Amino acid sequence: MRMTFIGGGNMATALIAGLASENGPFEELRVADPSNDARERLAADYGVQTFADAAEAIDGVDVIVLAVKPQVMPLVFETLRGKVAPGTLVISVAAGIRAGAIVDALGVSAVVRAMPNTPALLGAGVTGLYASPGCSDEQRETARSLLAMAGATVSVDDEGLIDVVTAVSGSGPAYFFLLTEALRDAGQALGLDAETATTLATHTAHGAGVMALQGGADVSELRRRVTSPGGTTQAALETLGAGGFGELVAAAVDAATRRGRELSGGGDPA
Ligand SMILES: NC(=O)C1=CN([C@@H]2O[C@H](COP(=O)(O)OP(=O)(O)OC[C@H]3O[C@@H](n4cnc5c(N)ncnc54)[C@H](OP(=O)(O)O)[C@@H]3O)[C@@H](O)[C@H]2O)C=CC1
Ligand SMILES: O=C(O)[C@@H]1CCC=N1
Repeated sequence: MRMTFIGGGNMATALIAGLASENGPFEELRVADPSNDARERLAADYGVQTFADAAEAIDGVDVIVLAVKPQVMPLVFETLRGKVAPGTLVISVAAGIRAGAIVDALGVSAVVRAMPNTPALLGAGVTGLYASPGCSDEQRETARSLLAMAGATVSVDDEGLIDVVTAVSGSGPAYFFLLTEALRDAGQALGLDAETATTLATHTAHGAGVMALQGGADVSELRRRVTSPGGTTQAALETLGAGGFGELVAAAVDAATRRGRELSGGGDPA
């Protein structure tokens, strides 16, 4: 299989790292990016072929992954218009760019929207997938199996739900990093040195994540098991609850979902 990434930034690098570590089914893995530094880094770290010109990079490929910022997508459409073979599978990881817009701009019928996240860099990502009606079962499976090389996958049948996936898991690592930062800073404010506070906060985040996946119980039960009646955790959780923690997370995810919809020009997908 020949595959080209358009854009070689954070998300493309995370996916390429996951794909490269899995000995994927690639005859050729190419990346187009205008930045010389990005091209040199990707070629040196992952042995991919790099191109400054996106149109040149897609010649003869089976799969194109669009991995530029949503705001840059119109320029990419302009560059690639009329140059994509109609049978090409196009996978877009961009927040808020509708499958129908890609079908119209590139003249292809098979578009999969994939919303991965940066833990893909370590093979620990999770990707939500939506396949446009023009995708064959084989193309859906190709997209799913490619993204599965970077972690878990889930599929949604309603394109509008990709904005919710984006808000929960695409942006989600940032929420956990923010909580880890806050925990570290709180420990430091109460007297721990920076290194100790960082070790405690980051290993706690890691341990909680591993338990959430492998702890043999759902996260609510795992939380209850930490919370001794009348103990320290209860005191902390009551403070978080009184501050509206659950409502605040819900409002944050709602804001991210709405931003995804705004990026697509608003409204529901056609
Ligand atoms: N970061 C994340 O956690 C996630 C991001 N996404 C999605 O991935 C996409 C990329 O995001 P991210 O990787 O963070 O962004 P980055 O800015 O890190 O990467 C985008 C890359 O595209 C390059 N680029 C700009 N113009 C072009 C062009 N015309 N042709 C080819 N490449 C170009 C940029 O170069 P330069 O910097 O020189 O402009 C940059 O290297 C977005 O659409 C985002 O919604 C999805 C899930 C998670
Ligand atoms: O912040 C963003 O818009 C992108 C999409 C999901 C994660 N990063």
